[in-house]
Amino acid sequence: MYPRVILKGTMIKKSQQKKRTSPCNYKERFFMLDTKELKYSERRPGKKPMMKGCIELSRIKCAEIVCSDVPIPCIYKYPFQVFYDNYYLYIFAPDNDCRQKWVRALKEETKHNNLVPKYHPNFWMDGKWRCCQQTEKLATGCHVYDPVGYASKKPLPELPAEETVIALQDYVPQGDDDLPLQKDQEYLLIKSSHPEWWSVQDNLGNVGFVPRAYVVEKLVNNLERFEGHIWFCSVVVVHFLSFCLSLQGKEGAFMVRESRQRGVYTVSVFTKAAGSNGEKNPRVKHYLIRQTDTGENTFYLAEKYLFSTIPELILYHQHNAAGLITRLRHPVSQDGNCYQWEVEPEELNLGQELGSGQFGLVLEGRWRGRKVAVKMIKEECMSEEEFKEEARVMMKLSHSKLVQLFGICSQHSPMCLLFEFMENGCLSDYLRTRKGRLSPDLMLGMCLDVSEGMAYLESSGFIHRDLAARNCLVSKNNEVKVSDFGMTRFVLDDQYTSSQCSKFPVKWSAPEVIRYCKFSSKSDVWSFGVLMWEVYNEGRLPYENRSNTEVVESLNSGLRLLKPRLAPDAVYLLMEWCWKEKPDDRPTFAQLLHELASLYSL
Ligand SMILES: Nc1ncnc2c1ncn2[C@@H]1O[C@H](COP(=O)(O)OP(=O)(O)OP(=O)(O)O)[C@@H](O)[C@H]1O
Ligand SMILES: [Zn+2]
Repeated sequence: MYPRVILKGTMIKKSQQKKRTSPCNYKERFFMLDTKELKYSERRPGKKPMMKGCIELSRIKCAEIVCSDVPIPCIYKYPFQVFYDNYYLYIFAPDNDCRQKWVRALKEETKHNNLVPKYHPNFWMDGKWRCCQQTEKLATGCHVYDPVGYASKKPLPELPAEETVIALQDYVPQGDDDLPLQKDQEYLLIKSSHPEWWSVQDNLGNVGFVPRAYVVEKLVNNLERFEGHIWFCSVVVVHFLSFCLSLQGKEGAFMVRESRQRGVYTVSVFTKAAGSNGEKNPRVKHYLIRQTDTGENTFYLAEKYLFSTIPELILYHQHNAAGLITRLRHPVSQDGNCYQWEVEPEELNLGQELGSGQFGLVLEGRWRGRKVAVKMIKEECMSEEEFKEEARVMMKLSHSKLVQLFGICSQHSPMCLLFEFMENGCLSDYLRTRKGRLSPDLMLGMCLDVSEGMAYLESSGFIHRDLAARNCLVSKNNEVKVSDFGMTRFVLDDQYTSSQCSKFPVKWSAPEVIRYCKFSSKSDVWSFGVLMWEVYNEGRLPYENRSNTEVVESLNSGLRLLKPRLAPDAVYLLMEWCWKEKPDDRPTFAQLLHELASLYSL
């Protein structure tokens, strides 16, 4: 019986290095697969094709795509491998579909052969397997070979290499060419040449600009390779770290991270050195730690100063720029350094007044291309040293339903705190000015937003201590976010801090807070009940005409705020649950979030 032709087409074949020293080359060949053999020939214009090779299918032990991170040195970028006898044949297809077609057909025709249980997914190159570093060409593979599973099911390397970034937080477009970001979503990085604005693509194909500080390159989930070195970051903290590296503002602040590809490391360093246009240009530069193919000392950065280990390389560059924009001056550690986000005063432009609170004036400002709210801390209003200490913790808190603290500027007086700008001001005013125009759905949505932010604080073990509608802010797209968390601890005014005094928020406080200042997430839950009451009363003050003393008395006798006219029964039940005398009888924010979400979807 004659063999039946299954596939044919032009692809590129890599020469099989018979000797280690012979240079490899890539040649265009016409391939043909039939039911008996895989053949390839050279096609020359005007001449008869010349047969260059023929592999009987019965000799094939594995056919699979090659996943590689090295640049492909020929015009066809989609490699696959055919392992037969003791030879590895590398073939490069012009596109992924073509590659899939060939691999699938080869697997189908060889599935009853004596196949390898394991194969090498990467190239054999320069005397070793790039996947497992084994130096024996015929060493057993490092990946299970699946002779029936189609390679298309495996994650495919996209070529040319595509960078994926992850959103650190939501971003609402500020202009027409911006792209909205959703926290934790992945985006394709299109352009990263601008220090502040990167161009990314969402999964629907929309492309737009986003602030560089809002995204971070996606990294593989790996162990801390250089554990013990403060400059090395695991993926768990890297989102946050990359964010603060760009905010830290210290010349030469740096960290080392493992990239998406395992074993590939990047040094990120902050600099203010003049850019190519001669202007001072604060930015983060990323350098790949490269490796030579041979020799003992293999790691290098910008120029070829070679080291046998990455720690040695870092140590060297801590003292020598040697091709880098600056030497690596300040390691950004996971728990210290980087949380002191000092903002340079000259980077901050102040604008109009937004309002004032217990710590002083709040102004609109611009910082690094974004609008911010700047709290100017009145002297003697805040225990600044304690606050700076705590700012470390507060900066770590990052959630789309929390008003983000970006940094502090403490070098001059008054000290300034930079917060995410919230276009629609504080929630209590927002409710009051929209009286009669808020639908029950909107109100429930507000409670849901706050419960989300609070569930995050609760899970982080952080107590707000002053949750109320006046301490929530509303974004441009009407999202409610929790603000001022934990701040009351730094207030120096006794009138605020003692529950006996006029400014203490008694009407939002749980009985155990009023009696013995016992704050907990459960006392926050009590306050949240009052906040829900405020929302459903469109910003009315609770116990409007009663003094603090009267409120305490009525609470003690078991009385509670009445059901707001606009509140559904189910919502008022939740409020009453929040106002249980015993903290343990109250729900958690996680429960409240769940309950509110189930009402929302009804
Ligand atoms: N991030 C922000 N974005 C926009 N406006 C803000 C922001 N933070 C505060 N404001 C405005 O400034 C006002 C004062 O804010 P601040 O948080 O200092 O005081 P407060 O919370 O209203 O009162 P208190 O500090 O006494 O609790 C707010 O009512 C709001 O209008
Ligand atoms: Zn391998």
